[in-house]
Amino acid sequence: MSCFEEEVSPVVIDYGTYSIKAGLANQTEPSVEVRNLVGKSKRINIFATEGDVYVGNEVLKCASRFKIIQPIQNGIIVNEPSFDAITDHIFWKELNVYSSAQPVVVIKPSQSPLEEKEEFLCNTFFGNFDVPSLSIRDSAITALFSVGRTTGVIVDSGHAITKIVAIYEGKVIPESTIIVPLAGDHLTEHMVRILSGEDSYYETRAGKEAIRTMKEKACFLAEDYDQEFQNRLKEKNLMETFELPDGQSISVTEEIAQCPELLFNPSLLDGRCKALQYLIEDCIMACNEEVRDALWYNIVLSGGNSMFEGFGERVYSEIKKLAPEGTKVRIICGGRREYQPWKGGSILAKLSSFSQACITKQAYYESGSSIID
Ligand SMILES: Nc1ncnc2c1ncn2[C@@H]1O[C@H](COP(=O)(O)OP(=O)(O)OP(=O)(O)O)[C@@H](O)[C@H]1O
Repeated sequence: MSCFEEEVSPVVIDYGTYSIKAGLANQTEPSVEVRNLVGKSKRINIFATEGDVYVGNEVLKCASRFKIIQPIQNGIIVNEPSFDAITDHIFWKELNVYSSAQPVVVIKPSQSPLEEKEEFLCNTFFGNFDVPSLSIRDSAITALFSVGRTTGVIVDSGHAITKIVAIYEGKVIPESTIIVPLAGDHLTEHMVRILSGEDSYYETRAGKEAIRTMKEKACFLAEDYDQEFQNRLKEKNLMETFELPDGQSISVTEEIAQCPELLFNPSLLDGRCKALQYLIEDCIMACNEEVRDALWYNIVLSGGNSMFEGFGERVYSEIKKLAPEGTKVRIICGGRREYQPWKGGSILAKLSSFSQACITKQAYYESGSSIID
């Protein structure tokens, strides 16, 4: 008798502060992106059960009806029941798979304290979702892996934080890690502050969403900020007009270059951290001299906030000025950089050695948390 069974592809889930990206490892990109939002109805509904929660993009459609919770804040899981609600939604509603039949790769939130959260993740995935095996991965390492490297500096600028870390032969160099609270959400809020003088609509949740969309479409990084303005002023094409979802239109001028400029010139905001180029330099200089050349030559951009037009060119021109003379500098920019940690996780899941990198449910319950490396 012959028996044929389709091979089960692992599920890869990348938990971010802006959104959770998920999909089967045999796909090239995540098939699902769910906003990091859980909504509980404000109105008392006699038919409501405890499980009556709304998740992700659904919450935004009628945000005013919900008490909104963000289970991940600043790269840390802060609300465990809501984290479960999002994960449940991803398995059942979005991916439509049985969690008990799928090995799972979890790319953990970027600031999660190590041991504590890994134990929580094991208890959640084995206990609540009955997954057969689990691999917990660091987003910086998988982002580097996604561009075919195991040594380099990851510059991961997402929604709540920017994290810069050096990785050598697949291992994080802990003393090189730098995390600053300046990323996509701060840039959106900066835009909101500038524009809300004109219209209080921008301060509402819907208004902020509209500004975020406009920011993503319109903003760009000048290679030389001051020069760019002189050129544009001469061409008199500094003004751009955008249609917002509510039908209104908005005109923006220098804000479209000034907004992402904050990353390279944070004194424009409140100087809350050093400029990105100096943070990259500090990260590399915190590492042993022997590995620095490999790091200057493998600076990898990751995260949605690095998707501004001109971002790679600007990092290159700033880093060229800072690197020791004669050092070769290279900036590696993949395509959809917000998906880079997920993609690296999916590549790992396809390796023949993948099953050895997983913790099985049975081993976890036999050995307890000591099995987590
Ligand atoms: N094309 C774009 N241009 C500029 N910014 C963008 C673009 N696309 C997405 N972003 C911004 O990137 C941020 C989301 O990035 P990403 O998905 O990498 O974050 P995350 O991994 O969920 O969050 P974190 O890493 O902070 O936990 C948002 O603030 C969004 O506005």
